[in-house]
Amino acid sequence: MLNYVFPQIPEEKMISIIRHGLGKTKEPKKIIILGAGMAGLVSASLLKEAGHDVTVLEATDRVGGRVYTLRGDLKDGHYLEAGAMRIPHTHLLTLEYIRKFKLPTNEFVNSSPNDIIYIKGKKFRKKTYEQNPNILNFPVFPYEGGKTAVKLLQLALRPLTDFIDQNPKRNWPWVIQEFDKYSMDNYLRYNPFGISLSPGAIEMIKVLLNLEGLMELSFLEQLRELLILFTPDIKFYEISGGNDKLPIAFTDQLKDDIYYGQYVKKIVQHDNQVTVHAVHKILEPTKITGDLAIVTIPFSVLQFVEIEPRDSFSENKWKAIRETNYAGSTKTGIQFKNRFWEKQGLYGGQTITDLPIKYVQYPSHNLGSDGSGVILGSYTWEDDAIPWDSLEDDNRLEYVLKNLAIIHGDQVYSDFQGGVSHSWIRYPYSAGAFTMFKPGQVTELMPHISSPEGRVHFAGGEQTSTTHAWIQEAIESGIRAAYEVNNLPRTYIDS
Ligand SMILES: Cc1cc2nc3c(=O)[nH]c(=O)nc-3n(C[C@H](O)[C@H](O)[C@H](O)COP(=O)(O)OP(=O)(O)OC[C@H]3O[C@@H](n4cnc5c(N)ncnc54)[C@H](O)[C@@H]3O)c2cc1C
Ligand SMILES: N[C@@H](Cc1ccccc1)C(=O)O
Repeated sequence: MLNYVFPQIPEEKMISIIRHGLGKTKEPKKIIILGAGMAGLVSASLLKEAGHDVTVLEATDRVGGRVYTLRGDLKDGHYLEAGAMRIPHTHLLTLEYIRKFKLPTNEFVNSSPNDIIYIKGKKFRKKTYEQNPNILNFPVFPYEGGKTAVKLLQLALRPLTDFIDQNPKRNWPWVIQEFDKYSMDNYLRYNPFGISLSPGAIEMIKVLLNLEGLMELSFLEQLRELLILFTPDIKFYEISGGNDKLPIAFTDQLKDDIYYGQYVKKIVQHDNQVTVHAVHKILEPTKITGDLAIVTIPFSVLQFVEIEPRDSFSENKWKAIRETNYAGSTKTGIQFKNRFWEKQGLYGGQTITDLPIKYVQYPSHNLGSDGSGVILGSYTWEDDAIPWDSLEDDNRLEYVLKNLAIIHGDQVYSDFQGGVSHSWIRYPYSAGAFTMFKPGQVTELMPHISSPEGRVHFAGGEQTSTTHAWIQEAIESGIRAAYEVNNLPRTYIDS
C-alpha cells in the first residue's frame, strides 16, 4: 500500500536512471509498447537505450497522449494546453526530462493577488477576499469567520496532515486503511476528528477550491492533490512554446520505432511470446510478436482491447480494468485580439467562479506583449464537466464567452477571434482525463493495477503510480516498468 504514496523506486534513483539510463541489458528482448504518451515514451526510450528492440504502437498521429497542445484553430502561433499545462517545482522527474532535452521553460503563474473571485453575482480580487473572507457572505460558524477557504480546509485536515508529517512512511498506511472509505464530502461533513465544519464553510471550500465536481470521489485522492497544491511557496512552470515539446523530444531517438495510427485491438499470449494486433485506417492490419508487452493505454480504453486467452489476466486485473475510475475534464480556450485581462492586472493567474465555467486561467507566456492572446476560458472537472460535454464546440465557445462577458465586460465579444475546446470524456484514446479513485479503490484496486500478467506489463500514469493526474506519475510509471523488464531473463518469462 505504501506505493500509493511513495514510488517503488526512490526518486533519486529514478533521476539517475533518467540521466544515465538503466544500464546495458544482459537479456536483450523484443518489447512491444502500447501507447506513445509520456509513460510509453519514457519506457521505450530507456529500454532502447539499454539495448532492447522496442516497437511503439500509437493509435493517433501524434505522440504525447494527454500532453496535448492544441494549435489547430488558433492564430498567430497561439496554443491551448488541452491536457497538462503546469509543472510543480516539486516534480523533479518531469523537470529532469525537461533539463535533459534542454527545453526552455517559463514560470506558470498559477495564482496571483489580482486573481478574480466571481461568486453569487459579485466580483472580488483575491487580495481583498484574503484580507476579509467574510465579504463572500458564506453562512459560516462564528469561529470560522475571517478564515479563507484554504484555511478552513487546512483546519479540517490538520490532525491528519500533522500525523502524516510526524512519520510519513509509518503513518500513511494507517491513514489509507482508515480513510480510504471516505469521499471528500464525507470527510468534510462527518470529520472523524470532530472538527465539523458548518455547511456554509463546506460550501465555501467546494466553490473556492473548485472541488464541487469532485466531492463524491476518494478523500485520499484529494488529500494527495491538496498536499501538492498546499506545498509552501509552490511554483509552477510550463515549457515555453507548448508542453508538447516534451513528448516530441523523444522522437529523435524513437523515430524509427513508433508506428502511428495503429489502434491496438487484441493482445495474445502464446508459446512464451506475446502478439499484438492493431488496425490502421488505411494500411493492412498489423500483427507484431515479441517477448513481452508494456501497456500504457488507460484502463478506461483498454476495456475495448481483446485479451487472449482471457485467463492470461487475473480476475483482480480484470476488476481493476473495469472499475478504475477515470474523472472527466473539459477545457475551452478562447483567442482575443487584445490582452484585455492584462490591462485588468491579470498577468497569468486565475478566476474562480460559481458560473458554469468554474475556473479561468490567464496565459503566463508573452506577458505584456501587444496583440492577441488565448485564455483558458473554462476548465472543469468530473461533475462540473458534464454540462460542457453535452455541447458541441461552438456552443461551448458561446457559453464561455457569455460567462467571460459577465466577468470582464462586453469587450470579450468585440475582441473575440476564435477558440478551441476539448472534452477528455469524449476522447476515444483516454475516455476520461485522469484516474481519480472512488472511495475504497486504493485498498481494493491499487495492489492489482501495475502488477504484470504473464508477458504483459503495465505503466501509464494514471493507474500505476503515486500522483494521479500529473506528468510526473506517467514518467514514474514508465521508469518503473522499464526497470522491471530490463534484466528480466527471457527464460523466466518462458515459464
Ligand atoms: C485535462 C488534463 C489536465 C492535466 N493537467 C496536468 C498538469 O497541469 N500538469 C501535469 O503534470 N499533468 C497534467 N495532466 C496529467 C498528464 O497529462 C497525464 O497524467 C499524462 O500525460 C499521462 O501519460 P500516460 O502516458 O500515462 O497516458 P496517455 O498520455 O493517455 O498515453 C496513452 C497513449 O495511448 C494511446 N492509445 C489509447 N488507446 C490506444 C489503442 N487502443 N492503441 C494504441 N494506442 C492507444 C493514446 O493515444 C495515448 O497516446 C493533465 C491531464 C489532463 C487530461
Ligand atoms: N494535475 C492537473 C489536474 C488536477 C489538478 C488538481 C486536482 C485534480 C486534478 C492540473 O494541474 O490541472
